[in-house]
Formats: sequence, C-alpha cells, structure tokens
Amino acid sequence: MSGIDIKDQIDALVQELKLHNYNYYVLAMPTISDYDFDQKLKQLEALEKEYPAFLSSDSPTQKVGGEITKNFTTITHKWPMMSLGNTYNEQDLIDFDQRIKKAIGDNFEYVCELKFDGLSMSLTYENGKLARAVTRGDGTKGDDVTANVKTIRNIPTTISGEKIPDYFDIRGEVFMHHAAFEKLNQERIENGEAVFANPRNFASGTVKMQDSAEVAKRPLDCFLYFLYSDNNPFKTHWESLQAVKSWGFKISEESKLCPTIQDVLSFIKIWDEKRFGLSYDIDGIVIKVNSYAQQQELGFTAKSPRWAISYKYKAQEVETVLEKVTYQVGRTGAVTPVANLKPVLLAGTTVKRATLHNANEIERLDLHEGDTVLVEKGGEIIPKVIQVNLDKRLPNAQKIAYIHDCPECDTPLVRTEGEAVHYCPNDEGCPPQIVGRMQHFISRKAMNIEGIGSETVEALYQKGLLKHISDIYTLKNHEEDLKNLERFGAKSITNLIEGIEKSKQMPFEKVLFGLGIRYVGATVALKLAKHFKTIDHISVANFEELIAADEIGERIAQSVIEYFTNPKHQQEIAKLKEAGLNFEIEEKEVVLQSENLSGKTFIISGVFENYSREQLKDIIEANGGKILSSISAKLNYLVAGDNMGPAKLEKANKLQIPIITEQDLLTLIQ
Ligand SMILES: NC(=O)c1ccc[n+]([C@@H]2O[C@H](COP(=O)([O-])OP(=O)(O)OC[C@H]3O[C@@H](n4cnc5c(N)ncnc54)[C@H](O)[C@@H]3O)[C@@H](O)[C@H]2O)c1
Ligand SMILES: [Zn+2]
Repeated sequence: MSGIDIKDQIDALVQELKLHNYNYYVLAMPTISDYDFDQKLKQLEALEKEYPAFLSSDSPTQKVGGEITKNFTTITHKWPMMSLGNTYNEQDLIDFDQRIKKAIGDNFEYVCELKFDGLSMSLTYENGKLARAVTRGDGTKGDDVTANVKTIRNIPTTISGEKIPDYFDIRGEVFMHHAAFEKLNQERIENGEAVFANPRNFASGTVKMQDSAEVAKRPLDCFLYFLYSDNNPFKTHWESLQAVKSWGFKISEESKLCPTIQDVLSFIKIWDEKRFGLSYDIDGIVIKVNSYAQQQELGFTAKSPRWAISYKYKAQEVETVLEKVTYQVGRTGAVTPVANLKPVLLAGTTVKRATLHNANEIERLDLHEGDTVLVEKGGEIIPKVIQVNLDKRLPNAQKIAYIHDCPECDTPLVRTEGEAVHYCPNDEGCPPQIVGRMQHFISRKAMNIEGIGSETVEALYQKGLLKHISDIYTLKNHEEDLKNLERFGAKSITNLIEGIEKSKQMPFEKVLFGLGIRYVGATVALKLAKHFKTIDHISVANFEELIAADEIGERIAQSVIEYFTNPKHQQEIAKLKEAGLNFEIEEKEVVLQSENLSGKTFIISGVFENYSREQLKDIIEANGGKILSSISAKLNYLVAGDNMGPAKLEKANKLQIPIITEQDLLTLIQ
C-alpha cells in the first residue's frame, strides 16, 4: 500500500470514529456496538503505530471521546479525567501483566473492580463539603452539574472522618438501577415520550438536564472508585477505598485484592456469570495496580493510565427466529410492536419476546417474515433485536408491513407527520384504551385510590359497570352488582367505596394528570395547574397562552387543545365536577407579613441552597411582591439559584434586570 493509501485509510477511520463518539457521548444514540467501535479503534491504533508520521494529536486514539456542552459552566479538571485501555480477551491481560512486571518487578498486587456502566463524575470536596460535581467532558474540562448531582442520595454533601484532606477530588460512576429504568421508561411510553435505550443513556441524559427538580425525580446512584489529592494520606488504592467508605461515600462491596493475574482471571470468570444478578449494569472489570508509588512509576499514555486496564464483556447475544410481530395498544392509544421469538436461552433466562419500539425500528432492521435475528440482553428485562442475519433470510420472505388497523378495535391507525408512534384514534371504543385510562386514573401517582386495583377495573369494565372515569364515582349506586363480582366481599366493597370517596380530596394537579391527556405527565400537569389555576382556564387557553406557561412546548399545547375541544371530554369533566373533584388549585391564603416588596415583581429560577422555589415564592408574596410568569422589561428582579437555564440568564442580561441571590432577597424584606 502506498503512503497516500495509508493516509486515506487513517483519515477515514479517524472521521468515522469521531462520528461514533459524537453519536455516543453527545446524542446518546450510538449506531454501532461497543465491540465494533473498540475493534475499529484498535485498528486505527495499530496503523498509527506502524506509520507514526500520520498520527495527529486530535486522533480518537489520543483523546477522551466526550465533549463539554454550552448548557453548563465549564470547569477545568485539576487532575485530567482519563479513559482506560480495554480488551476483550485474556491474552491481552497476560501481556498487560508481563509489561508491568518488566517495568516494576514481581512485587505488586492488583485491585479488581466492577466496571459500572454509567457516566463518570468528578466530585471536589473542600473542607469536608461538596464544592463541585463535574462531568468528564473532553477529559480536560467538563460541565458543572453540581445542582443535579446534589439530588443523588448516596453522594454526601458533607463528610466527616479521619485523614480527610482539605481539598480532594473523588471520582465515580453515576448510574441508574434496572428497576428505576424500567419504571421510568414505561411511564415515558405511556406519556408518548421517547424511550431511552438503556440505563446508561438514561443516567447520562438525566445528569445533563437543566431542571434539577426533574433530576430529583429520577433516582440515580453512584459508586466511588478513585481518590485524588495533592497530599493523599494513603499508600495504596485499596486503603483509600476503605477510608472513603468510612467518610460516608458509597463504594462497591464487590472489589477484591488480587495478588496475581491468575486471581484476576478467576474474578473475571466469576463475574461473567454473576453480573446478571446485579441490580445495575456493568460492562466489564477494571484492573488497577494497587500501590500509588508503583502507579506513579508506570505513568500514563496520552489517554489512559498504564497501571490500569479494563476487561470488557461482550454483550450477551443470541440468534433466534422471528415467529411473528404482534402489537400492543396502550392507554393513550399508542401502538407498540413486539417481536415474538422462538424461545431461546439468553443470559440465564428464556427469551420469547423483544421490543421493537415503533415502525421506524422495523424499518431500520428491514425486518422480514421468518427472519433470523440477533437478540441482545443488556441490563433490561426486555431484550432488544439488534440486527437481522441476512444470510439466513428465507427466499421470497415478505417484508414486515406495519399494521394499518388497530388490533383491538379495527379502527384505522393514525400517525402524525414526523412522529414515530402510530395511534389508534378510537379512544371511546378501544378496550385497552378505556381500561388503561381508568387504571391510570386510579394509579398511585394520579388519584391513588385505595380499595381498587387494575384487575378490579378490568373486571368492572367486563361487567359493563365502568366505561368512563366518571363511572368510578357512581359505583356506590351499584352495590348489588358489586356483590356479584368474584372474590369481592362486603369488606372489599366498603373499602372500594371509601377509597373512591376519599379521592375527591385529591388536589387539582393529580386530577389533571389522572385525566390522561397525551403528553401531560405528572410534572406538566402541575405546571399547568399552577399557571392557569383552574380547569376552566386551561380548557379555553389558546396555543399562545399555553406555550407561554413554564415548560409547556408546542406538542403539549396542541394536545391540550385537542383534548378540550372534544365535546365528550367536556361532558366527562362536567360529570367529574358534579361528583365533587377538585378542579381548581388550592391557593394558600397569603397572610401579609410586610409591604416591603409591594409593587415589585420577581421571577425565581434555578436551585437554591436554603429554600425551595415554592418557599421563596411564598416569602415574596407574603411581603407584598408579585411573581411574573416570564422575563420581560416589566420585571424588577430575577432571583437566581444554581443551574439556571442559560436562555433565561441571557434574556435577563439583555434587559438589564438585576439578578439577586436568595440572601439578597432576604435583605430586601428586612
Ligand atoms: N458504540 C459506539 O458508537 C461508541 C462510541 C464511543 C465510545 N463507545 C464505548 O465507550 C468506550 C470508551 O469510553 P471511555 O473512554 O469512557 O472508556 P471506558 O468506558 O472503556 O472506560 C473508562 C471509564 O470506565 C468507567 N468506570 C466504570 N467503573 C470503573 C471503575 N471501577 N474504575 C474506574 N473506572 C470505571 C469510568 O467512567 C471511566 O471513565 C469505548 O471503549 C466503547 O466501548 C462506544
Ligand atoms: Zn383501537
């Protein structure tokens, strides 16, 4: 091959890998597997080694793949956040061990740790207090996500114990447990929102959100695994792990001291099986030389330490045959295709079904009838179809055509231009929608009605006793019919009727969420309720008025308008009003404490140290001030906490509006 050919080949690989890095780190939507990515990276590394003249300093082999964003303050890491060399085979580990022995002799130990599959985080503590939390970013600089990280329960904001350096960084992995992932993703499907492909993407997307109150609702966790300090009081990594645990940090209990590479290999073998029993994802094992002095001797390459390496497990994949595609209809009418597979054993369980998400996914896979497909199981309970084995495609196999009509009620499906999901529009007559809507209404996050469960709703629907949400409130007139229900005794009936009565006390925002308006999740319902105060105001609001409310976008606004223009929905609301449900937000009566802020207007934004936004609002109103809904020239003060959206800040600066802290506000009212 000529030099020009080699250079072209290297350039092409560099460009391709940069694109994959962007897809993976910035968009959180990789288009190739980690294994294939790592193989390409190794190929590039080998070429650059052989032809060093073509190695450029911004090659993906020389740099960490992530980026910083414009949404957060940029912080330079005191100690760069590096990557780890990786391998998928044992021989490379034996070679790694040989290299280390050559450099530092035989007298050393390894620490083996699980390689948590989340996103790395650097926490800085000053005088025992969490000062900053910063993402890895490009390795040199990262995003300041302190406010979001403070919502993670297992990360202490103050620590105490022995030998705590005045200033140190501690690094770890932020991740989401499977159970939380499944639950939140399910809620997203039901609200018609895009789903996350895996817990890692969900965790990474969450940490980078602008609204910390939203972050707080998505349970994240964190294992810590590196301590950095100018005056590190410990001699080994292992010792530091035990110490940080005593200071209040969460470390993994699965880490192990391994004197030889043979011990390392058996640790890897054990966890190859055992990892499927964990409540979170790992993608491999990290092997670190224990002694700090020896770590220093070994040093670093441009991108990673020479004293550590990761062994990565290949994703668990298996081939099987697609038997048929079936379709599920959810409560909002969203139709989800499901691949029914020839049962096959994968990662310890028998897999029969896999999600296909939507029509785009079927198109992406170019799925044909009877195809042999590759199925992968990550941490999720429901596995995914990764690709089709084209060599095994049957001759004359028909392409899978997405259904035109609802599998439950035969109504032609609709799909809005540009949207991924098909819907069944027959919300009044499609059984899973009718039942799903009522099940949603009674659910814990909505009206939380005790004494009635999902199965009871289904049974009452079958008996013709429930069809609309409002029918729930007339059940008390049907005691005789209720008695005829199987396994439904007098006690159950009393509980049910009491539970229903009690639900009339639920606040307006829960009722609004319970109605199941598409895209109106619990948070959106609360924002709408606060902004418009009553259902009557919401139902007559036009598009401009809706999008003027905090966090209400065009898609939500459109959906709210569609909902309220339907006369059937209006009738339903009238009945629920008659039943005595809350359709107005309960305004706390403002007891004026002073007139110090009278005539002054405020907007509160961000996350605060001492008060919640709600409390600050009460303080302002109690002193005669008024809260505005958006920044305009009329605004007197912007009360800003951590992590305020950059757009707001820019607008306030442009209009030269004074930006004050919570302390400034307290001074104003004294
Ligand atoms: N599929 C794609 O398109 C694509 C694109 C880019 C990157 N990737 C994947 O990401 C990898 C590169 O990511 P990377 O640079 O973060 O490397 P890495 O994920 O292979 O290893 C480094 C990271 O491991 C994490 N880690 C977890 N547990 C740890 C522990 N106990 N101790 C130390 N670190 C621990 C840390 O976050 C650290 O930053 C690639 O190898 C590839 O598999 C895939
Ligand atoms: Zn239908």
